[in-house]
Amino acid sequence: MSTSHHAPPQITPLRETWRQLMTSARSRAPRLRASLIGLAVAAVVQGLALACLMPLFQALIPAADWQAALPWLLAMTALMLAGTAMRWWAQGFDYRGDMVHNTHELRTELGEQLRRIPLEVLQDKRAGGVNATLLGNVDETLSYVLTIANMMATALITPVAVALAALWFDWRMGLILLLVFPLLVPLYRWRRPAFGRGMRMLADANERTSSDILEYAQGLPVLRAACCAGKRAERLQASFRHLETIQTIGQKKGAKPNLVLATVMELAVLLVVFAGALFVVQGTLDVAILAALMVIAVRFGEPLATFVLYAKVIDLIEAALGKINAMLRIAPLPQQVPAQVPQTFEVAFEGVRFGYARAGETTLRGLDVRLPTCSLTALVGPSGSGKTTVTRLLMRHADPQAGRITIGGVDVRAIAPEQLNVLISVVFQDVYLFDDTILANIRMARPEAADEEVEAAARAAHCHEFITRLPEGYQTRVGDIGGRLSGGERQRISIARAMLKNAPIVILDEPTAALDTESEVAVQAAIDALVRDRTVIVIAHRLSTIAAADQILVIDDGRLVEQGRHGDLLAREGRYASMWRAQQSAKNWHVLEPRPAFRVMPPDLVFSGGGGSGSAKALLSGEKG
Ligand SMILES: Nc1ncnc2c1ncn2[C@@H]1O[C@H](COP(=O)(O)OP(=O)(O)OP(=O)(O)O)[C@@H](O)[C@H]1O
Repeated sequence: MSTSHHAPPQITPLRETWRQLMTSARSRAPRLRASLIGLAVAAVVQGLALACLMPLFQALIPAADWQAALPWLLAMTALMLAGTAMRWWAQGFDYRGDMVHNTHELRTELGEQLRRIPLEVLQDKRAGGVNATLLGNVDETLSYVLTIANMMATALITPVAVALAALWFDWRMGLILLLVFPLLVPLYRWRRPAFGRGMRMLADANERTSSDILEYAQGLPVLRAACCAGKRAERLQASFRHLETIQTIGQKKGAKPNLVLATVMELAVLLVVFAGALFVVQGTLDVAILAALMVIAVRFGEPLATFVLYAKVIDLIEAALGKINAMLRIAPLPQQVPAQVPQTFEVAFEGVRFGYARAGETTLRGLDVRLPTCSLTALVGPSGSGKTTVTRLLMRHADPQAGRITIGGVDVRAIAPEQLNVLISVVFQDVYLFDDTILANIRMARPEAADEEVEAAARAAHCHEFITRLPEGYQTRVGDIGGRLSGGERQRISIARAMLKNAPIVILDEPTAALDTESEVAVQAAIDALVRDRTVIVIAHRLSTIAAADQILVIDDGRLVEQGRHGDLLAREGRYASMWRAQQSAKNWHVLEPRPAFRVMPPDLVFSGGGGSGSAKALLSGEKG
């Protein structure tokens, strides 16, 4: 999405733009179509009203004949009023609120589409890009459509209607008008590719800048800590400079041809007057017709000249429509019918092969494994070996290219997405809290849960105490206290969410890896309560934390290389045993000089004793044993 600024994008034909516009208008497409047709009709009626000037002037010049003039005066007034009424009705799409409803509907639908599109595809999109599409593109598209359509109709359709009517009074003048006014169309078409490209490049540059700003703002704490806020700011500056360059190119390329087009159109109007004057001198044209045409020509001069200037808004709309439609076109993962609901919760991977669409190589190379109901399975292995991918496939962020994944014997592709969501809870290492109250942040796991249920989940996740110590307890807004929640507290809130959700399958993605010992103990106690009587998958780098798992799967380069209990795997003296030994010896590494307090790896965080840390024992003790 954000990479397209490297290659100049293609231009969409106007017909396709119309189709995309109607798609974006969703349920309001018939009304938008009617409004646009209404504007075209109003433009024709306005043209006919102006054409009445010709017989009217004939009746008044040279000798004023009131009897002959009156009907034309009335006809002109009636047509003008009809045109205005029609335009009022058509513009009602904006002022009656259809446009606002439409933007809301489109935004909602794009929001829902975000939920439907495979997460693998979504991961490739930058947050700022998605934001730009949902906010900017939606507004750009729909807010300007009627204004631009009205302007185009006045600039193009009205003159053609006048020209056709002029044929009746003087075919030569009619013909000249017909040849001259539509000249705008080929001239505009000649300019359009450059305009369109410029607008798309501008839209891409805007999107890239929007993403960079968002990323910079969100990552500022990390960047400051890493002392590279300045370096990243340079990147942001580069993004601003890129935007400036694109805007400069757009101005340079757009402004001059615009002036040329405007001048050509003004000359064309002069040509009409010049030819008319010649015919009058020759005595072949009524001076009254020429006078009327001059009035009309002056009336058209401005819309014609400014049309080209405003035409770039069409390209802005088109660029926005392209982005919206591209998002709407992303197909969700196919759903097998009939949808089934698993009755038991053992998980099985059967011959699963998977490669990310973008990666071009296979990430999982044939995974066959069973995770019995209420068992705890640990995934271990080097970084990048595919552990997270295993859990992503279970959550159906993407589908494997071969093999299948089942829950209770039911292929996950046959489970409705909402149902699958109900079946699985995930606790990540990074906890995302929304800018809402603590209560709402926990309740989002099950929106219909009563306050008491939320509190019970919070108690079970060991967070009730610190929540009640907050200024407004459960009603405290996360945004107001932001950084005042420690990593461990945030983590426990996410565990409370999972508690409340009460899903039979739980995925733990290194939830304690980033915590200090004290927080870790509290979080482990919460996890211990969470994993009871559920099918659990833990991704772990610190082997001590999973030593008591029911089964440990050692993944290496997308393959299951070892499988078994901690003791068995140690006895096998294979991959796991060597990983274990490496971590065991690492626990005693110290940097003795020059800062005695600093260790390469804090031993009590990485390992705290033989067969597992106190907290790990908590995790795997109790009913799991
Ligand atoms: N969205 C993606 N698109 C393309 N490739 C990806 C994507 N996500 C992961 N990969 C690649 O797939 C491989 C496996 O990644 P995965 O995250 O499953 O590994 P992991 O074992 O969980 O690693 P870690 O322990 O570091 O979290 C890696 O080579 C990674 O670069």
